[in-house]
Amino acid sequence: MTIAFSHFVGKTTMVSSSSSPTPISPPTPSVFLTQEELKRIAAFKAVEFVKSGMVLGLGTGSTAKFAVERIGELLQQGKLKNVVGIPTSKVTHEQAMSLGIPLSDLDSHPVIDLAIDGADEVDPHLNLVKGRGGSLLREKMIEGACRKFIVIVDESKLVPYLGGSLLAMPVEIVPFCWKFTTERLQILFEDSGCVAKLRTCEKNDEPFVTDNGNYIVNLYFEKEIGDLNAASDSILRLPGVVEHGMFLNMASIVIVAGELGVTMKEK
Ligand SMILES: O=C[C@H](O)[C@H](O)[C@H](O)COP(=O)(O)O
Repeated sequence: MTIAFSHFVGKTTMVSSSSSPTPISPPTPSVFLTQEELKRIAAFKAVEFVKSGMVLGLGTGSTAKFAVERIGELLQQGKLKNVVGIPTSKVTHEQAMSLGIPLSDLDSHPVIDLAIDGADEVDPHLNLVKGRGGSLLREKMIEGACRKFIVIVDESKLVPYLGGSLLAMPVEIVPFCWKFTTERLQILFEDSGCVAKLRTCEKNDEPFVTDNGNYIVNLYFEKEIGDLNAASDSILRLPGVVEHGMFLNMASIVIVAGELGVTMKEK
């Protein structure tokens, strides 16, 4: 059984075996699935788009890891051949290496056929918040260089507007004078009731350091941000900012796994 998510603006497709691009089928959703199972279902469905010979962007996080695992499995079974993975983080690099997925980088493969990754928030226009795991910079570079970007989420990630989960919107900044940059970010969005906080590690309260040696500032919004492109431009204009976690107009397809089915929204 499948359901349509009224959340999305535009075309939403029910997923069934007949709409699959390849004969590989994920487990069939039913009630009482855990969030982990939903993530796995969305990931399996996305991997059906992978074909032999592709250059693949390999995402980061608890959902993307299922896609990487599946790609590794299909390679080992000989059902996929000659794929090259471009990992979006050191963690994914390690996972892919352990699965024997051949790896490369953007310098050698500046055009990527397909990237698959999770997201922290998905709005009705398929804009995303990403980077709550701290990997936003490499993800944006790699996913910005791909022909097709498939986002995989469980239904808890759907929000009416970006920032709507009231959880963090990450911004990667250089460590130099981080307090100054954090304050500038908060002031930038004071009309939206923004609170900006440096991300720290739970175990020792030290600043969280990204794969690129930078810090992350978490932005929390009380009200809707408004014009997302204007917000993006203003953040990126601040000296000290490296990148932010809004992925605007980048997703080609969003696959959502919910208790009652899987839906696929295409741009
Ligand atoms: O930095 C982390 C990435 O952007 C993740 O893809 C994102 O946080 C979603 O992760 P998860 O699938 O674990 O919720």
